[in-house]
Amino acid sequence: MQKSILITGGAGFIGSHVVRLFVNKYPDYRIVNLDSLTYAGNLENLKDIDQAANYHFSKVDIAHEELLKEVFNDYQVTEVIHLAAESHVDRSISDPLAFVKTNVIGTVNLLNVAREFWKDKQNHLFYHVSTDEVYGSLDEGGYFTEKTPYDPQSPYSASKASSDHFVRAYANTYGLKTVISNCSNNYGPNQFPEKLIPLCIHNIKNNKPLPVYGKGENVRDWLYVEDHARAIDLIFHQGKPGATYNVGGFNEWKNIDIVRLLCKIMDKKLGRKPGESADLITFVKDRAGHDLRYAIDADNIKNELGWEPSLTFETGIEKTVDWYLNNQDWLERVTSGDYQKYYEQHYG
Ligand SMILES: Cc1cn([C@H]2C[C@H](O)[C@@H](COP(=O)(O)OP(=O)(O)O[C@H]3O[C@H](CO)[C@@H](O)[C@H](O)[C@H]3O)O2)c(=O)[nH]c1=O
Repeated sequence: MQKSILITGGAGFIGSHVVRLFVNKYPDYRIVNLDSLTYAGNLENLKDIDQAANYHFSKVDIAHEELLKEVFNDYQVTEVIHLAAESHVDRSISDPLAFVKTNVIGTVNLLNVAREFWKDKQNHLFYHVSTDEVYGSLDEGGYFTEKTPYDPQSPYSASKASSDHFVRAYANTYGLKTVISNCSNNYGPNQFPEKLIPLCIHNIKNNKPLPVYGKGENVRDWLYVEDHARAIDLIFHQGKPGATYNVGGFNEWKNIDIVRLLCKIMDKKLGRKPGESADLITFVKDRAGHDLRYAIDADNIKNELGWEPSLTFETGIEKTVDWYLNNQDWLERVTSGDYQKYYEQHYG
């Protein structure tokens, strides 16, 4: 075994794509997926690779330091790719403490265990996968670069900014080798349908209202999740110790335009009259403190590591819609909340 990599949050949306890529691409690495399987974590996302010889799963909450120590010991962990997080901004508004517990305390626990376990700290890497939301909100002009000062606006982004700061503090104070990436909005298969794109696909299919916050003028930069996983692979292997990399799609959309595009694609796929699904669009009360615009300058990772998105948005969004339409049972299960039962039957 060359490396024994602990990937936290590996049963979640982005995490599962990272786990799959590493398990398939690096048969000589031991990949340990550590996930507490909250509502958004789902081992079904990994059923195509869960029999692989280099794949292991451990159901542990990163807030539980003692159990983390056992995992480090059992698997002799040599690197961490840390993705486990509470990730939904709306949930952070109604329950900020849950975000502090997982995103801040969980990250610090993980850092503590890593720093105690790794005697020669420069031989190991702690990679924190973070978000562009730490930079705050832009108006019409400009981009977030790696030098943009942090200015988090929601409890979610404050918790992620805090975890980024802890990672840097551990590099500075204890000599831990670290790297951080901050990525824009991801879309693709296996995203929990509380997030805009899968929520809309699900609701269009079921003729339910499409809730657009405020006037739908807020702008997000969208990246296909497998392109993000490729960026993580590159940063993990070739990123400079101590560096930060911004990852984005150079693909800005107003929310209302994304929702209209999804309606158009779905009208065609479902054999509806043009414009039929758009009747479901419903403008609702705005999210509290709603950030207006996120836009990532991803030139640095392009110039330094040669990474660029491989899919156009047109291709990625078609693939995404097709995946959800072909996986209605997955959508039904995760939205009806009976995933726990399914998990126990299939994996328990
Ligand atoms: C769920 C929902 C969202 N929205 C709006 C709010 C946002 O402006 C936009 C996208 O919302 P969300 O899908 O919740 O994603 P957003 O708040 O941008 O945050 C995402 O992107 C971030 C990266 O920028 C990640 O760090 C977060 O974990 C991820 O959740 O759509 C609506 O208008 N209606 C909705 O029902």
